[in-house]
Amino acid sequence: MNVPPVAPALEVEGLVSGYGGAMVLRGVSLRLAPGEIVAVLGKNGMGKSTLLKTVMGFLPAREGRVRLGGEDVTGRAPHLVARAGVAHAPQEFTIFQDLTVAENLRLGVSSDADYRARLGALEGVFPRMLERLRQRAGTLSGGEQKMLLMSRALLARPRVMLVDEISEGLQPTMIDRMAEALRAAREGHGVAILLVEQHLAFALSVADRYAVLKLGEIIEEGAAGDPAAAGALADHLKV
Ligand SMILES: Nc1ncnc2c1ncn2[C@@H]1O[C@H](COP(=O)(O)OP(=O)(O)OP(=O)(O)O)[C@@H](O)[C@H]1O
Repeated sequence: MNVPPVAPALEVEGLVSGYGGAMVLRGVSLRLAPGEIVAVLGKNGMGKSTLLKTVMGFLPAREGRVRLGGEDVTGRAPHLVARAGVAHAPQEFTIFQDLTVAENLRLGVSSDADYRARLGALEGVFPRMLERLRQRAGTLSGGEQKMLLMSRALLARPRVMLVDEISEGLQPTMIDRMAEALRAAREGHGVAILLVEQHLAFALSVADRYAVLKLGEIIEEGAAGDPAAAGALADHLKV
């Protein structure tokens, strides 16, 4: 019996986008299988955040396609891409400072019933969030705000997570927690994760594969576990 091939959780094909007259992505193609973690690496300004913003629909694709589980979502507004199963943990905090931790978390989930049912899953990864549910988000430390951002993305139970520089500015112990949270999300419900990172060791410890973005093009791809990867990548990422 022929088993039908599983559609990629996320497929980006020939994506071109930019700001005004400035072209930033020049034909980027990537595929993530369900449950796969891919790290997009590159120096500052190479287009990593632009890639995530274009996938999410914050920036229009001038050429190319974005598909989720085989469904074409190119050109959809960000809230519709989110509804189709994509959670974005952006570089800029999008935490509502005047709302409580619980209210911020609730925003990631479509119903109260789902919210209550899923909250307990944070116990294993970010128990501190459960202790601070009534606290105003604006009073959390920078690291805790990142935990909240990740917790909200996890509670959404997305098919695909877009995670932008989550390790930036975090203490090493907190970076380890983030790595555990990402692995737990993949193992728990098979989310595919596109991780944009400058922290090479963190990215390679979490990802299955890596892709190097340089001047809006993917110039190299490989297996994150390849012992030669770290050395070769360090050269690409040197400033
Ligand atoms: N809102 C914007 N308007 C105009 N140009 C922008 C805007 N945002 C980013 N750019 C430019 O697009 C290019 C790619 O930026 P992008 O943020 O995608 O890079 P990056 O690889 O994520 O780097 P970083 O890690 O510094 O965020 C840069 O030259 C940047 O100056």
